[in-house]
Amino acid sequence: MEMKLEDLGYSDALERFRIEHHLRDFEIGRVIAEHKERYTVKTAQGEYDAEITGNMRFAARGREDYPAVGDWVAVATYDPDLAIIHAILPRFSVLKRQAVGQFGEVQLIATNIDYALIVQALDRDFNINRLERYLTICHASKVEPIIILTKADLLDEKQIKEIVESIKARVKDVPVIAISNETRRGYEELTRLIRKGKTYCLLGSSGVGKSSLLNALSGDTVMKTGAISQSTHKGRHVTSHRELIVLENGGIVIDNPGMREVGIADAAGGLQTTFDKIVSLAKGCKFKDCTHTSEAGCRVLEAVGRGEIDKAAYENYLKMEREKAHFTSTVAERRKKEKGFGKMMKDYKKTIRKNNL
Ligand SMILES: Nc1nc2c(ncn2[C@@H]2O[C@H](COP(=O)(O)OP(=O)(O)OP(=O)(O)O)[C@@H](O)[C@H]2O)c(=O)[nH]1
Ligand SMILES: [Zn+2]
Repeated sequence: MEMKLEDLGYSDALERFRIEHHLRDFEIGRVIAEHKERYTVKTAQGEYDAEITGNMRFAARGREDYPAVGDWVAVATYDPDLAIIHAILPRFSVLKRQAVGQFGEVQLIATNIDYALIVQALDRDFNINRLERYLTICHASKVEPIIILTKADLLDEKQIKEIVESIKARVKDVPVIAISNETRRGYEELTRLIRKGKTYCLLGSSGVGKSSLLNALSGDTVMKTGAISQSTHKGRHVTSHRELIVLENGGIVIDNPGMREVGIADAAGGLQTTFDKIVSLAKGCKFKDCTHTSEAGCRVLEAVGRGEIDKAAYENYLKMEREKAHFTSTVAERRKKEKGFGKMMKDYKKTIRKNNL
């Protein structure tokens, strides 16, 4: 089935960029899946198995110079379903996190995302601290969060209300929707928030009901990437799940692997939005370098004491600040090391030249 790039979220701004940067000879596509430096790219013509050019690989200085799910790329296509990625078009948002177990390494979750659907299950998975971490990532990435609480059918209305209220008390200005994939409770409220041409990304641990939600939402989808190519592109992609779907109302949803651990990448500003109140109070602390843990004249501690700031939110804030500080220092250290290595190479080459080796 043929579809327009606009249906996948392509914009006039991107098209202008393509023309200005002499990418007219290339086709444009969107990266819908990634498996170890191989990408699935969807264009107006179909789906392609893609790799980047050698030049791109050579010039890449870090993870962010490689394509990620959600990217718009300029590709040259080859029959029947192979493509080479020549350029990544500018990203308007980048959802990223610290890679699990590798401090200082950033992992891209997805790019060009408008809204993140943060999914937690009301029964076992539910955890407000983790929720705040996801929110921090969203705020730092300029992605609008929407909180979705699944499995509402397993609780009674009173319990659901309590949880929703407790979240709303700590998180301002973010929609919180309790749904059930069994009874479809809350679906109407949710679909009302989904807009044509906007890209949504599902975030949440394994088992919270992301696939069930996606399946239900896509009941009458315009396009199912997993199901598309089978007749012509036999066996090329083994798509065990749908990676990008366009909903009936025009919203674009990208599924993402479960995020077991949520780390904070360079979330400068992210913490601030989530913990607005703490941050603005902190400005009034007696000491400039107040750690808000034991100091006299600490406005934050005072507010916690008065019960104005939730104790758990306060502790979560301190924990994330510590993590951020650690992350920033490991990145700084690595940069220093790289610089040192660069200088060593220069000196080495100089010596070789001088001695005509
Ligand atoms: N009772 C109830 N069960 C649900 C609901 N949503 C999903 N489940 C069940 O929860 C289990 C996990 O659901 P999935 O949709 O596979 O969860 P997921 O988030 O996609 O998990 P991963 O694919 O591992 O990331 C399945 O057994 C579902 O049937 C719900 O709203 N209510
Ligand atoms: Zn303080």
